[in-house]
Amino acid sequence: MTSSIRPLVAGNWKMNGTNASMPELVAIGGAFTHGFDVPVDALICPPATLLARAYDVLSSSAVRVGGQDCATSENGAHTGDISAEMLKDAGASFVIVGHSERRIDHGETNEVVNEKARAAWRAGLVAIICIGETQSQREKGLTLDILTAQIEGSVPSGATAANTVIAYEPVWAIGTGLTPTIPDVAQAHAHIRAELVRVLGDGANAMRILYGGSVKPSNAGELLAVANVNGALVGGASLKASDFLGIAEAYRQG
Ligand SMILES: O=C[C@H](O)COP(=O)(O)O
Repeated sequence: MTSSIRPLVAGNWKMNGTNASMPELVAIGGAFTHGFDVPVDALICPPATLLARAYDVLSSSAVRVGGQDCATSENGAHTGDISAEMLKDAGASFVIVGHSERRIDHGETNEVVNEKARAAWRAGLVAIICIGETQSQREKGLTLDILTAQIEGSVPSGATAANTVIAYEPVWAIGTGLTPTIPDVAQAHAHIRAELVRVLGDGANAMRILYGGSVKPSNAGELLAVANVNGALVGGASLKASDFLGIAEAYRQG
């Protein structure tokens, strides 16, 4: 893990977590405050109901909090939606946009994801833009084409290493315990890097590209050591402090 890009280990709690989950956040924040000497940035994206409370718990630590989605508008008559500005107000520094569960469950297109990324920037949040192929797309040999199309469609011009993180999540690897082979991860991440540079310019060489999909402490070491993998977007294993910290341990040096 010799990349000069500081890695980011991000937890996405999805539709999980209640007030009873707060001890896990206390444990994560406590570890980063007291002796968890690993050169990695850490982020937890709890459900919106817990965001302000998570911020209260974690704001004195190095751990940041983020949203899992945002609306495109700043405010207004959009029942049930939460704007990027509201996430920022609750303490968020990041927001995930275009997660495959949003694309599938809510029909979000590349165009919508692109608009949400720009909404995130408008509020001063870093956008974590998710891309990744489905099982059937992979079986048809379309993985790299899909990644190119998602980059061209979902990543706005103006994306920089400071305002954007890309998360590569093969849809079939999410929550299944399945992961791509290491050569497949390397190929996908190298392709994403090359396409980001083609579309955005050389500055994209510094952009973080996270891997997501069934990351756990036992496989983090080999997945996160792959070239152009600059951290992880972790679902299930981020719900337990010990697992989340176990994944971040992959970056321990010496
Ligand atoms: O956002 C996180 C990803 O969808 C990965 O989820 P997972 O770690 O439960 O497979």
